Parts: sequence; C-alpha cells; structure tokens
Amino acid sequence: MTNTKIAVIGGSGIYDINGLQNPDWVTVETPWGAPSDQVLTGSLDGVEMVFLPRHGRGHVHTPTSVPYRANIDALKRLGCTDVISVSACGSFREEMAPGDFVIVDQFIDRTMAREKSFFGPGCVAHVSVAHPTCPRLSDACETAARDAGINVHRGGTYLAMEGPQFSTLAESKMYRESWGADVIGMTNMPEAKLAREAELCYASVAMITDYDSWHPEHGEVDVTQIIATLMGNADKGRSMVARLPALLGAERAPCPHGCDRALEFAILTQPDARDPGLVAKLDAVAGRML
Ligand SMILES: CSC[C@H]1O[C@H](OP(=O)(O)O)[C@H](O)[C@@H]1O
Ligand SMILES: Nc1ncnc2[nH]cnc12
Repeated sequence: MTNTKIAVIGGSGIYDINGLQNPDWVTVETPWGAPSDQVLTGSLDGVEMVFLPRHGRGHVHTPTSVPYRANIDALKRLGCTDVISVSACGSFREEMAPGDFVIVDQFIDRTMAREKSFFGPGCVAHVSVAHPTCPRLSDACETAARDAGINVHRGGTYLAMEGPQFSTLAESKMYRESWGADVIGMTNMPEAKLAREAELCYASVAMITDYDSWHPEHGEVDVTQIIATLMGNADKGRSMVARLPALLGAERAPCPHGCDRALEFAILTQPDARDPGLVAKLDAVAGRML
C-alpha cells in the first residue's frame, strides 16, 4: 500500500479548486522547464491533493505551448499517484449535450507540434497506450460525477487536434462520421501518453461545451457560447473533484490495470549505452527503472 496523492489538471475555465485544507501555491522546477504555473497543494478528506491549471492562471498557454512534459514531471516529482484531467470539449454526438460530462477512454492523436515523450536518443522506451486511461480512476470519476448530479456518459473517444483554431466543417464531419470520435479537444494529447510513461494513473473527464461545427441546428463553434457553458461546467467540475478523495481513499493498492508499472520491460537502451544527461533528466519520471 502507498499513500494516494490526487492531481487534478484543470482545463479552460478551471484555474483553481476550493475547499482544500492547508492550501499553498508552490513552485516546482523540472528538468523539462517550468510547468504551466505554480501548483496548488493541500488535502481534502484526509487525502493529499495537487491542482495544476493547464493553461496557467489568467489562461496564458495555448494548447500547443502548454509545457506537457514539465507538467507531468512536476506532478510525479510531487509524489502524485493519480491524475485527473478536466477539459472543455466539443461533442460529435447528439446525446452528449453541452453541460454533460464524458469519461473518455480512447484518443485519436492529431496533434503534430508537441514533444510527445520523455524518452529519446540515449534512452529509448516504448510503453503501451492501447488503453490510455485507467479504469479504476475512471470509475471514481464516473461515481463522483453521478453523485454530483451531473449527466455523465461512460466511455468515449477524444479527438486531440492541434488548434488553436477550431475544426473546419469537413474535418468535423470526418472525425464524427468516418473516424468515430465522440468528443474533440486540443490538450489531452500528449498529456495522457506522458502520464503513462511516468507510470501515473490517468483519467480524462470531458466537459461538453458545444457541438463543434457538424450540427446543422447549432452552426459553427462560438467561443462566447463555449465560455458561457464553461462557467456552469466549471462549478460542476469542482463539485465532482471534491468527491474524489473520499472515493479513492488515503491508502492505495497497486493499480490493477498496471498503470503504475508501465515502464517495466519498456526501456530498450542497455545501461552502458544510455546517455547520462538524459538519464539524469528522467530521475522523477523513470528513476525507479534506471
Ligand atoms: C476555450 S475553447 C478551446 C480550448 O478549451 C479546451 O482546453 P482544455 O482542454 O484545457 O480544457 C480545448 O482543448 C482548447 O484548448
Ligand atoms: N469544438 C471544440 N473543438 C476543440 N476544442 C474544444 N474545446 C471546447 N470545444 C471545442
């Protein structure tokens, strides 16, 4: 058994969480540069919690400029065991309506201008992301959302686009009709891949704000409408987050799905062939295996 430490990465519209005991914004330095912002540490119901605003307070980072590696490294370095992403998303499904939450379980990665791995020349690793989210953590998110009175859908494929512009109509129709995506956003990739490399359980909660541009009765995405829906979603998101510590508990058994052992057998570079500089940078993320 280890101690649970829950990290919440707040997306657009969520720049803090309330109700933490002993709240403190702390600066974390990482070998991958500075995270998006300071992180808020504290505890709730006897469980340690950490909150990181993905775009920084004041919404400074674009989806492309978010320092994904620094963010995940910082959470790992702080001893977090579980990471919950709470994101604003468009919907490709009539029944996944604005205001609903979707517990995402798959991704299609269309991002193309981001660093996607902690590993590289001098320390090569290949982890599986066939099942990129943790079912145990997703269960807790689903229960927390239902208990908070939110209309929640379990399972959905998240199309991660580069942005910052929204999709064209042709793209929106293709993602929905040919590719079978359910929701669209700009940030969960490479975040989910990096969390897996760092052996962190990761769950993604999509807060639906709009129907992207495919829906004949809703027209194109309008950022003012997204922001209005976001404000309601953000309160729901905070209400869901507040229920997670009691559901997960302070003591944590190993992940039954192996998220916390993802690097076992993944590192291919022989010890004597490894780049000492890169190995040093991997101290928090992969120190257990190096
Ligand atoms: C405000 S609409 C577009 C913006 O919102 C989402 O951010 P996040 O995933 O961090 O909630 C989306 O991915 C875009 O970055
Ligand atoms: N339609 C959309 N496309 C991409 N990211 C989004 N975030 C919220 N709505 C979105």
